[in-house]
Amino acid sequence: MIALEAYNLSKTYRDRGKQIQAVRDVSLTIKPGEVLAFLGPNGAGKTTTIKMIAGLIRPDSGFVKIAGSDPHRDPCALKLLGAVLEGNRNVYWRLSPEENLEYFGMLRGLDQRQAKRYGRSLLERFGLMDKRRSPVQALSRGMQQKLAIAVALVHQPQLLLLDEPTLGLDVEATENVKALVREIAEEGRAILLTTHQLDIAEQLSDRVAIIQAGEIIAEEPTRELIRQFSGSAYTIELESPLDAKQSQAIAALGAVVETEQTVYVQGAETLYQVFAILQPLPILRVKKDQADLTGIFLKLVREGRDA
Ligand SMILES: Nc1ncnc2c1ncn2[C@@H]1O[C@H](COP(=O)(O)OP(=O)(O)OP(=O)(O)O)[C@@H](O)[C@H]1O
Repeated sequence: MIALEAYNLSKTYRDRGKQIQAVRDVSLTIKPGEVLAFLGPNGAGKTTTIKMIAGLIRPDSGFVKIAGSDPHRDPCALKLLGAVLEGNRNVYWRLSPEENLEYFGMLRGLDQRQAKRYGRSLLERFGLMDKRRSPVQALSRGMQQKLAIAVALVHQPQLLLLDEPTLGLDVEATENVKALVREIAEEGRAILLTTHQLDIAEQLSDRVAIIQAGEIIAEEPTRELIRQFSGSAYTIELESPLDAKQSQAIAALGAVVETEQTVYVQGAETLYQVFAILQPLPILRVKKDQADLTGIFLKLVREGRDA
């Protein structure tokens, strides 16, 4: 069963007589085990969309199904969903991690024994056992974030909404949270990840959806998007300098001799012609110029803005 189906969601806010069309006709689906990075500039409509998915804002049109249930009609659908939205406000700061897990587990329909058992296994898995009885406010930011994710998972939801899960974390805590996100997806849960940290989105996501001015402007598997935007340009690095004759012959092919030991080539065909000229010079390495998600995002969003 598809973990998330959101079809043609639209939402217009009315603010002091003005209408703001925050989301227009947005459709998203996520399969079990899949991480979808939902990206967009500030004010693009991400939070509004996520809140409609989480049952917190009613869409003007369109519908949401979480593992087949509509959170706007069937309150049980919310048991299939876990969410860490707007920082880690889904935990009580004065309670301990253990108490938070038990409380939220029971709130989402577990009995006390189950809530304790699942809570404990999450504390062990997330490396929080030492701190299980400390008030949350006394934990580090990274521990609080891990606890927020544990609390969202305690009732074993099929869909996890994660908003900026690594914001403000140091390098080690970021790596910890990234590893957890991967593990959670590997267990078969679907994850909707929003972040402005595009390197994290690139590392974690299977697919990317980009929203701008309320509309989805791109939706592709992450690898495919990067492949499409990666040109066929190569940089050849040589172990020893080119001689003048080789440099001339390479330039005549339209390749660029950047330094005596680096050549920039467009297209695979020219690459092989350059190889022939270079022989018998030893080649240190050949790098294919790779696009990254940050560059792709900026290009698409700028094009969308100028359109
Ligand atoms: N309660 C509200 N009343 C009126 N307008 C709103 C309300 N909430 C959001 N908006 C407007 O709707 C649009 C989309 O906002 P939204 O918060 O969904 O964007 P976002 O992509 O989450 O932005 P960010 O990355 O800055 O968090 C913006 O123009 C915003 O000003």
